[in-house]
Amino acid sequence: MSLLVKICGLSTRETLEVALDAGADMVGFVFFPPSPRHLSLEMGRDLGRQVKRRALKVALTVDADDATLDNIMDVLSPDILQLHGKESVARLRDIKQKYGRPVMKAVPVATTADLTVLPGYAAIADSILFDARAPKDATRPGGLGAPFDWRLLENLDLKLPYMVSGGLQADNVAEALRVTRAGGVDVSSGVESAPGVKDPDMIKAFIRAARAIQELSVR
Ligand SMILES: O=C(O)c1ccccc1NCC(=O)[C@H](O)[C@H](O)COP(=O)(O)O
Repeated sequence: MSLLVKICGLSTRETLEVALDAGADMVGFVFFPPSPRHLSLEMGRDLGRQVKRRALKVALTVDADDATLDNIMDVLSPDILQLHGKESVARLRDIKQKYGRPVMKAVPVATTADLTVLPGYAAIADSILFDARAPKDATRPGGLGAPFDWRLLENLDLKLPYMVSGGLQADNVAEALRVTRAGGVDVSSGVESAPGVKDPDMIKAFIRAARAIQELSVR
C-alpha cells in the first residue's frame, strides 16, 4: 500500500497549489480559532474548491459541536473529519452516523499509557493519527512542531490504518517511518517558515523525502 502524505494547516491558495502540485495525498484545513492556521468558513470554501479532487480534503476540528461541523460540511464537504480534541468514542460514533464521512481520530502520545485509549477508538474510527501530546500550557492540542518518542509505537498491534505526526520534517521523516511503520505521515510546522506560514520549498522537500522512502520500501 502506498504511503499517504498529508500536508496540514494549509491556509493560502498559493501554498495549497504547491502541496497539490507536489503530490500531497491529503490536505488538511484547520478550523480551530486559536490556531495560526485557522480558516474562516469562507476561506475553507474557497480552498476546498481549489482542491478539485486532486487530494483528499481533511477538516481538522477540536471538540467541535454539531453547528460547527454542519458549517464545515456545508462549505468544504471534507473527505475526512480529523477529530483532534478529547472527543469520546460515543461522540465519534455520533459524528460518523450524522455526517457519513470517515473519521481520523488524533491520539496524543507521550507515554505508553496514552495508547490505552486505542481499542475504544479503533472500534469506531476509520484511521488513527498519532501526534505528540501537547504540553499542559499549550494553546492548541496539535501543530506544535514537537515529536514524540516513536519507539512507543514499535510494538503497536493496530488493525486500523494509522499516520504518524508531530515534529516531522524532511530530515527525520525516514526515521519516523522506519520506527513506527506508519502508513502515512502528517506535517504542519515542519513545512513552515513561521507559525502558520507554509514554505513552498519546505513542502516540496518534505514530500520528496517521504516519496523517496516509499520508493525504497517497494523495491
Ligand atoms: O495545526 C494546528 O494548528 C492544530 C491546531 C489544533 C489541533 C490540531 C492542529 N494540528 C493537527 C495536525 O494534524 C498537525 O499536522 C499535527 O499536529 C502535526 O503538527 P506539527 O508537529 O506542527 O507538524
